[in-house]
Amino acid sequence: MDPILQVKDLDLWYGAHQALHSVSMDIPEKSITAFIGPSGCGKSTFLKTMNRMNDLVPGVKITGEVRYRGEDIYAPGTDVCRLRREIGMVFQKPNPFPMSIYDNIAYGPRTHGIRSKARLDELVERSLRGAAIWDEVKDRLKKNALGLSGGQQQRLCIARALAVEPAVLLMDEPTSALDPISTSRIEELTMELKERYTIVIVTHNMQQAVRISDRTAFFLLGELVEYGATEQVFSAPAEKRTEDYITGRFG
Ligand SMILES: Nc1ncnc2c1ncn2[C@@H]1O[C@H](COP(=O)(O)OP(=O)(O)OP(=O)(O)O)[C@@H](O)[C@H]1O
Repeated sequence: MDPILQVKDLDLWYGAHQALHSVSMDIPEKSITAFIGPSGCGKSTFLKTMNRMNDLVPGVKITGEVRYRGEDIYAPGTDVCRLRREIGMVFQKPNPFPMSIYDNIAYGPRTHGIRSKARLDELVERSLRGAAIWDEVKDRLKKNALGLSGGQQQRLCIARALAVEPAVLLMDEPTSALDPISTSRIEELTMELKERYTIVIVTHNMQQAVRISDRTAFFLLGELVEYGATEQVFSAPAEKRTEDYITGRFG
């Protein structure tokens, strides 16, 4: 099967600072790919190139190629709204909108023109179920989402991302603000989601990468040092720099 995302020779500058150096990577469909590496090595930057979130940063320059289902997403004429609907994102800190649980989920579908209450009800339930939070919130859908716990808020944000029916979910350290129980719920959920979605996750937690990911990419100073099956990267890294990092010798 062709990879769902194919990146070739990607360079990225923030002004004069080059944050990514000739990164190439193929990401297979319906799998979990983890990005690891020390702080500032470019993991989040690289993640955000995949749905053009960096376009929002002034002074960014990007060269190289990112293909989603074979199409160059940086080609002129790309519909960035459609791209971000297909490739959704979940951030480090849960960021629900200050509105009801129901409206948080219905927001995206409404902006895409869905008005029917029955259809929205169905989408809200399906998305909340998909993010393993339905049972906890089904009796309080009209309550403000900010009243949920941090872990619940993060699952709500995952549900919100699922509501527009994406193919890929980019997750930027989605558990780093959560307690261990909420973390393990999100990890379980992520593993369930890969049946239907392609997941790319940035994590500082190497055990998390080992527990949930199929493939791992190790970044250092804006360079992709090693990328392979998670088991191989952690048990028999090909590169000395990977080995030094995973054994805690630096970073
Ligand atoms: N909006 C920005 N403007 C300028 N420089 C930036 C911006 N965002 C990131 N950088 C720089 O780009 C480099 C890569 O940052 P990035 O956030 O991608 O790293 P990271 O590996 O995700 O780090 P962390 O693990 O700490 O989140 C860093 O040197 C950072 O300072």
